Amino acid sequence: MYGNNPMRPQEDSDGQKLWVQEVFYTLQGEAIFAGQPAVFVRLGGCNLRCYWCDTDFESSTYNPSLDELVAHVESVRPAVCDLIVITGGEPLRQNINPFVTRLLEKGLRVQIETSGSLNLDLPEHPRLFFLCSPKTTKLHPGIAPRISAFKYVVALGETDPQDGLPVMSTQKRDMAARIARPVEGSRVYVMPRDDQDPERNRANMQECARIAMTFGYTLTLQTHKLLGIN
Ligand SMILES: C[S@@+](CC[C@H](N)C(=O)[O-])C[C@H]1O[C@@H](n2cnc3c(N)ncnc32)[C@H](O)[C@@H]1O
Ligand SMILES: Nc1nc2[nH]cc(C(=O)O)c2c(=O)[nH]1
Ligand code: SF4
Ligand SMILES: [Mg+2]
Repeated sequence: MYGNNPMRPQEDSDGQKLWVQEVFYTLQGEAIFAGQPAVFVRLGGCNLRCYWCDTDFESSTYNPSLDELVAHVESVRPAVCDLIVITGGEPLRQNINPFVTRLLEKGLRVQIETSGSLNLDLPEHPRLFFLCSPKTTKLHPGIAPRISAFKYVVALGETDPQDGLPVMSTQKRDMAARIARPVEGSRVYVMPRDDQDPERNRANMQECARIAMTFGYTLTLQTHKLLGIN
């Protein structure tokens, strides 16, 4: 959250109540399901503090029960949409197992946006997808084998010329840190970092395109920002 959020530990709860920042119907803007209608459930709190984080996840007092949250999702989800994206903050910080299980039982697809720094016992299911955007030098060993695809946030001048992936800390500006590399054989997306400056953003976008073409990664933009939607 713009680099000024408390770093909150993983919770040990029964998952029957969750701290939710917002629930909204939109188009998935990034990576594997980009362009697809999706209901986003943004959870509160994060265990990390990326100085360039573009999201508010600390300003909500909404703590719905499981039934209330599922009803809320269904109230904003048209029949044409079967994709639920759970993000945050860091969604694996809370026990989302009962919530994910309910969504899968409804026949929905569930995609989780995670930094890969925490693990959580979640069902093995063909309609459950983990998109990992690494922020730390190591991934949690429990989550690494579950990751469907990797999405690296890239800024010009902050990548390794050998593989085009980040070598600067996400937590402390101007500090070197070799961000965890993808699991062998995984799909890799590169996404330009939004530095809140049109010049720099353009440079990051062009660097992303160069890296994708050099190393065979897939470029993804933050399409929702181009569209001016949430
Ligand atoms: C706000 S995070 C929440 C999920 C999880 N904590 C994570 O980092 O993947 C959602 C996505 O936004 C990306 N993101 C955050 N700030 C960004 C920025 N300034 N520019 C581009 N992507 C950003 C993250 O890398 C992540 O892929
Ligand atoms: N439309 C839209 N797509 C997204 N994909 C990942 C997002 C996130 O913040 O996790 C996000 C988001 O915030 N909005
Ligand atoms: S891990 Fe994700 S939510 Fe947490 S500060 Fe970093 S980008 Fe923001
Ligand atoms: Mg976002």
